[in-house]
Amino acid sequence: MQQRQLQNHQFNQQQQQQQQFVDQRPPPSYQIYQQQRTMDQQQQSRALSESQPPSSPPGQWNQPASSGSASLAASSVTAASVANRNRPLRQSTASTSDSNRHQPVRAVSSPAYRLSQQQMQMQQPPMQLPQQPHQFIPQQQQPSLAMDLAARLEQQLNAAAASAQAARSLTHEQFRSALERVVLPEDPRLFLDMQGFVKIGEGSTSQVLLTRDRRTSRQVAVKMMDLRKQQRRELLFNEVVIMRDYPHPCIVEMYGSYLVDDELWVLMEYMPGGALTDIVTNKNIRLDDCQIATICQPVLQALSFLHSNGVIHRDIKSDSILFCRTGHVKLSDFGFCAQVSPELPRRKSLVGTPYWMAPELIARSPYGTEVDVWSLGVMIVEMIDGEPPYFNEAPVQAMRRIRDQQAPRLQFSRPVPPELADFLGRTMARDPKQRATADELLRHPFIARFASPDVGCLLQLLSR
Ligand SMILES: Nc1ncnc2c1ncn2[C@@H]1O[C@H](COP(=O)(O)OP(=O)(O)OP(=O)(O)O)[C@@H](O)[C@H]1O
Repeated sequence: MQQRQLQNHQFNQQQQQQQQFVDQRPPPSYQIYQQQRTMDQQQQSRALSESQPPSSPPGQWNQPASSGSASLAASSVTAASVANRNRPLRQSTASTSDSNRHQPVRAVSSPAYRLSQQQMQMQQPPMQLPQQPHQFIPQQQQPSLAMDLAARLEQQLNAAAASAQAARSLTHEQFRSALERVVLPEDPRLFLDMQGFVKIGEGSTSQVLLTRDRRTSRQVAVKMMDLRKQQRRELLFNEVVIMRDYPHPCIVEMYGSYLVDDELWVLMEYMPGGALTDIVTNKNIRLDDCQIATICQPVLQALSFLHSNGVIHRDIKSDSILFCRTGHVKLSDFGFCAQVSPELPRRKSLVGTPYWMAPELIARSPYGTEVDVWSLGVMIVEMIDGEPPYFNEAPVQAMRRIRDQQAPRLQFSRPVPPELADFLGRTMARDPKQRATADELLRHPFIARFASPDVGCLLQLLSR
């Protein structure tokens, strides 16, 4: 059944591509990119169908009975994660679809690493169209209102999940027209250098390409997300509103978002230093305490800012931390954000990347901004040990351990100063009430003692 859906989907895509060719005649490099993409999708589809265990329904990942209070049985994983869950976690990249793509202008974070970070999301029924379509808020309106929209949509989705009868699906066209109301109206193909596209990254929900904005001559990163391929498409509203409405020096700057056929394109500041993942997974690089503190400081500043605005990132990990050419660090990847407010102070959705998820989130307890602080702790472990705790275990097993056991055992592949050990302990307190806030961590002695006022120590990392 799922195979058939995939085939239909590929067929539709090919049709769309042919249509694009006829109607718009995109320049050659863009065509090559599109063709490559279709080939990649076909490869992925094959991998998916090959890896489905015969006993499990497609896309579902049934869990054994759990010993804890909450069961993981309702969990499911994205297609990419199902396809890759049987692969060794640090397998070479040869078997991935990245192997024959355009040479990136810089190293793309290790595909095997990224692919192993199975992003777990609840399978939710599609959201309902709001009664009045004009409820959707235009791009220029107040940030809090726009964010409320995303929160309302998610709320709506949860409500839909609770009521099977209410779970009527929104058609693709309805969803597209809703999204159309929050993006900019222009066609970015008119001002982007369509011949200059170079792939620089790939996530579970997107492709990221580099090109030039001909109006300003500046380089821009273009994150392209196919509306039809999102497990929780309502989260795409996050991609539009968060970077736009919450500008901060430690958050990647967004220039605009657009709908191009069935894709959402988000144009943003190009971060040529790449992701922190490239550094932590490089066995020849060992981050010292100064470098760790100097990376944590801007991340905490971004989190403090987001949290004070009621935004939970929900996907803090080394992949979400990008480097400027200058060595400065910025937070990115806001696709999984959620809003909390006095009316809705806690969230419940199982969203994030398994090894980085906080225990209360896995346990399906109502959670708040504290989950980001836990994930930051896991990211610090990545910076010390090269990988998060339990990374040699299957995601579900790791999640069960995070949920049920004491704070993760750290390998501590090198001795750490007491300030860092304490800092980590404050981030990875199992009880969210005992966990430090981003503001508290910014004042912690580890940051005070080790964070460098300039980023010279980080520049060394990029030059290697
Ligand atoms: N502004 C940028 N400049 C340079 N590279 C970028 C930029 N944004 C993203 N990338 C690259 O593309 C990769 C994927 O981007 P991103 O993490 O936003 O996608 P995603 O689909 O949301 O991924 P995830 O699976 O982590 O949710 C990043 O890890 C990074 O290597």
